[in-house]
Amino acid sequence: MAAGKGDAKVEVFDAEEDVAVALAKYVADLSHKFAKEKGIFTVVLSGGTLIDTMRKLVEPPYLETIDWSKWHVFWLDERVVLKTDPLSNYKLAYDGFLSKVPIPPSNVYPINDTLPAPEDAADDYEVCLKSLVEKKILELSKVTGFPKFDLMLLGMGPDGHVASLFPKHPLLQEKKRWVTYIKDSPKMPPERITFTFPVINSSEYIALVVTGADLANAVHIALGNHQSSSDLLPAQMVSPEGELTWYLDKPAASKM
Ligand SMILES: O=C(O)[C@H](O)[C@@H](O)[C@H](O)[C@H](O)COP(=O)(O)O
Repeated sequence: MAAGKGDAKVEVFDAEEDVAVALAKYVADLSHKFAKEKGIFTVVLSGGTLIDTMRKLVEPPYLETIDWSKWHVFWLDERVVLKTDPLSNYKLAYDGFLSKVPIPPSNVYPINDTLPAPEDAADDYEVCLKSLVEKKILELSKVTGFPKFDLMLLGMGPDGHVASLFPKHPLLQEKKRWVTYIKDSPKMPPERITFTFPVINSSEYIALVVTGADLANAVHIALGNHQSSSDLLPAQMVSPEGELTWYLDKPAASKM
């Protein structure tokens, strides 16, 4: 089923397996489009269940048909831990995805895990993004002046958070930084860095990938019209320049 909510597309699939199949096709199609149009495909990953839902991309036919040499991979949010730590989003993505596809290692941009202070790690990541703008790997949005990624793959928590942007947290209002930090994340671990909403919302394509019955309440709120604009869930603040598509399974959509 496909239904529209404002500018967002909402796709509901019977099971998580069907979401994984559809997501792989969506990502592969965008990879072909951007590789052909500009020779570069900039992709931003989240942590959580997303990496597992991307599992069909590392299987035939996509393993062979995607031009992985064009990919540049970033993180929407990262825990300030070593890359070898089981809590690292880089490690999660490496083990489940990056180690299985031939993306050039120099095109993969993890956080600098030698910087133990979240503020330093956030600054360092922002400097990394700025140097990629100079190298013309990243573009700036002509509308906002913030970096414009081709595709962001977002998960959502049961509280409606996206990236490490949590409900009612002052970081939701950040208007200047590209990358910022949090030391009091309600989801463990507390110290993280995260892209800000101006960067998220400058994207060309965003997929919000949400599966499982434990997320049904948040989906119900996020895709309903139940809240005033001062009380929006982070997931409701996702509103890219380009196209937003929700990928849901039936359990996640069961309260819509
Ligand atoms: O580091 C993190 O905690 C993740 O990047 C986070 O932003 C994730 O995308 C959501 O929490 C959804 O996680 P689930 O898919 O596990 O519900």
